[in-house]
Amino acid sequence: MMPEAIQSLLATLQQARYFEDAAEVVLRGMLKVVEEVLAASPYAKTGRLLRGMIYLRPDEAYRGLAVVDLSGGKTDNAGPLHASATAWRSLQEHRCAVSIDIATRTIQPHRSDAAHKVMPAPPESSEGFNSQESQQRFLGREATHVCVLPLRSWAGHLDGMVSLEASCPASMGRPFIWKDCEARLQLLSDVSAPYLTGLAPRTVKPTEVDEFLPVVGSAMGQMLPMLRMFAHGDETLLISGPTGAGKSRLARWCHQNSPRKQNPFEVLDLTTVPEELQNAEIFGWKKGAFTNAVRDTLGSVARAEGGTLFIDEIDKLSKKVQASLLYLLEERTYRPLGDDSKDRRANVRFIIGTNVDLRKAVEQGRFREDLYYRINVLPIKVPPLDERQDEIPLWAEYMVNRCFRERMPGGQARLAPEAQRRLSTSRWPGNLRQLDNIVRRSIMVAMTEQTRIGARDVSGLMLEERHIAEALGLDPEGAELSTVLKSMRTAALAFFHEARQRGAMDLDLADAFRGFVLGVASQQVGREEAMRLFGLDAAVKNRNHHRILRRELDRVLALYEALGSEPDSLVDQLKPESEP
Ligand SMILES: Nc1ncnc2c1ncn2[C@@H]1O[C@H](COP(=O)(O)OP(=O)(O)OP(=O)(O)O)[C@@H](O)[C@H]1O
Repeated sequence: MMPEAIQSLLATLQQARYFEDAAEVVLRGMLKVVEEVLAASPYAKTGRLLRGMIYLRPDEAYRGLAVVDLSGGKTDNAGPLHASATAWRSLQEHRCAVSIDIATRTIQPHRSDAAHKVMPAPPESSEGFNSQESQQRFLGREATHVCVLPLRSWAGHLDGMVSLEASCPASMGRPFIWKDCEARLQLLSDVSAPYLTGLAPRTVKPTEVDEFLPVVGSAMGQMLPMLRMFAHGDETLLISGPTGAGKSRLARWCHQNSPRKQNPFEVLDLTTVPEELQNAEIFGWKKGAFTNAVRDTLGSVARAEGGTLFIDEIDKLSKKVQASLLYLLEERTYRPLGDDSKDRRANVRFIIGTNVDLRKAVEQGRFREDLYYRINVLPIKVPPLDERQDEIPLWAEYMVNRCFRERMPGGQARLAPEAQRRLSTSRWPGNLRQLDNIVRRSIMVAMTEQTRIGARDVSGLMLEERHIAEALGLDPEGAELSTVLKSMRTAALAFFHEARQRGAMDLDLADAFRGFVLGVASQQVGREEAMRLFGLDAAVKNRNHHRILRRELDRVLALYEALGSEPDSLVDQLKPESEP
């Protein structure tokens, strides 16, 4: 390829602001190369280029997808433009271009040592293209020949792939032109990879929000076009992300945005199903299948018939049931427990949720590799809330209103600017779930305050920073732990380490904390004020406080003694006045 052509491409890429802009330039360049080669080939009259696609897939999750379609809109009826899972797997394995003959379902890596070796996808393999379903998908969009190239970063990392599709029934089962363009295509892919991977996808504002995706910030906005496309299809979707980030709601959103939306949406949360019941829960059972099986019972697959089944926390699946699920995903058939008749067909779209790194689970031998590849067709990663900073005030506003209206239908709640700032600057390790909890708690705090001061108009509520602060202080997970809680945790940890070192320690010794509080407070503000601060002034008035002090002193002394420390000035603060 002419260096000027590369230079001109680079100059255009430097101007690109978004991934989609850069991808379009690259794809048009690649399609032009293929068109030239096709025109000079024996298939000049019978072959036709259909489209090019770039899938950005760093870290095992889709981040961007761009399409240049030359087929005259024929793809509209052909369903979503999913990539071949087999091709991706092959790229991971060989790190080189791959060509696929759809009719014969063969896939050929263009590596020098594999150059002339045509490999049929092994029948027992879990690779996506292996299935008839994938073949139909490609044929449905007229593709007979596909070339897939790796998108490699400088460090050699596989960041995505370029997929080019052509229609040439005349060359079915015979080598197509891909090998003749491969070197030029790979060069284009390699020089443009840093631009494609470095640019963020364009953020899309949703035309309408709904209860399943009421807030779309820039991170989710970048994923939205892809999500829409994936939602529309039937391929298994894998949604990963930390707990509470909104994976279940997103799964529901995908269902609502799919042609299956009139049919059931079933959720199977595997954390709630003991291992020995997983099979029964998924596939159902016939009466008499086991001791307590008193009637035929549908499993979640049957309940989701025609619709979507969201299986959450997939890593909790036992190895035995992993094998059954793999069979179901590949064959689309299953049998309830105790059913000896024929297999049942499952017309279900599967969405899988996980908050662990399944790749690692595979490496550790906890998760079947073939199942991993089978469910990893359309992987989506939901980022933690702390990485979606721009969404926090929007979510907070949405949750405040939703929660207040549950209690006060038709009411209107607002967040004061300071309250919003406080929420935005807090950390959210528990993600949306934690934010929702804090919002609910803050509303309770604010409504209790309204009642206390006898507010007349309770149909409106302004959440102030103090309400948020109180709710945060009550949060055991601590979006922002109060200093007291932090220090108590530190002290508890020290106590625990001491016990570990000694082998054992009486937990009652921890009761000394009360005495420490009274002791340091007395040191700071004097005993009388300290007693008042902690609500003991009545005891002082009744001259009853000596008993209280004595009890606390004994507890503190017990701890000093257990630790082999000499009493010090803190202990003196607790001694009744008469004692030396
Ligand atoms: N669309 C939404 N509307 C209102 N609240 C939401 C929404 N999405 C998430 N939340 C809040 O976040 C919580 C967690 O959401 P979700 O159950 O979807 O997360 P998850 O990632 O599936 O969590 P886990 O991994 O624990 O199953 C919900 O219970 C709710 O409080």
